Amino acid sequence: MQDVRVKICGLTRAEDVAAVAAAGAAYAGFVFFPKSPRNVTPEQARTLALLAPPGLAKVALVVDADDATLDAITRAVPLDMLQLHGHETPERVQAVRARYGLPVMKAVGVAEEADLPSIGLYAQVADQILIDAKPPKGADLPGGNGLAFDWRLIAGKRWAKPWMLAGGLTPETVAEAVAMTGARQVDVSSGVESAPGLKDAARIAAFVQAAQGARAVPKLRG
Ligand SMILES: O=C(O)c1ccccc1N[C@@H]1O[C@H](COP(=O)(O)O)[C@@H](O)[C@H]1O
Repeated sequence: MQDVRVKICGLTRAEDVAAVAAAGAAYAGFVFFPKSPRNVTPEQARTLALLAPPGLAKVALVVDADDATLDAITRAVPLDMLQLHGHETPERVQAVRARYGLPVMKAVGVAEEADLPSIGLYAQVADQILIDAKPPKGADLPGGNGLAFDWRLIAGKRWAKPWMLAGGLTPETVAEAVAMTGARQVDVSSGVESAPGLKDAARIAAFVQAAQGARAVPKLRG
């Protein structure tokens, strides 16, 4: 069985890219959202993306970004994927895929069973789905809040597209999350930081090691 693939999101410094590459992560995420402590400009992201070794996929995370914003990001930064983390409709997902010719990962927030049909809906139009915790009411950020959801909600579930598990994962919890959900890909931001927006190389290494050592044993639902 293949290793669990890891995305480390919210890199802001050259040493973060080096730590992510050294740890063996598959994806490096850059956040383009001014309210986030991990926000980077297209120019900063370009500098960081150019440091990524071959095989480390560069992902741009945006929140309800318009075409002008996406044009500026995609022009400046060599990218492998776009992550839409706002209220983008299925039609907007399709339009972004067509305009930029990049794979699109759509984030879907989950807090209860009633949120699950959205995953199937977006799986029809996006290349990948990011299953994240729904942000608390009134939160400044639609993600990156270090909040987990009840993993039992998606245990043993299957969707038509590859998906990633996110939301409050840490080096200490990721193995259990993988075992419970059957995730083959995981994404983390807060859980590998020493302070908001400040990535910690030791926690990144520990996270990737714990995720790659984990084995999916999805619980069967009766
Ligand atoms: O990380 C951010 O600042 C962020 C801002 C706006 C939207 C999404 C954001 N992060 C994404 O959320 C998941 C979960 O984060 P966490 O591990 O719970 O902190 C993260 O992996 C990013 O893809």
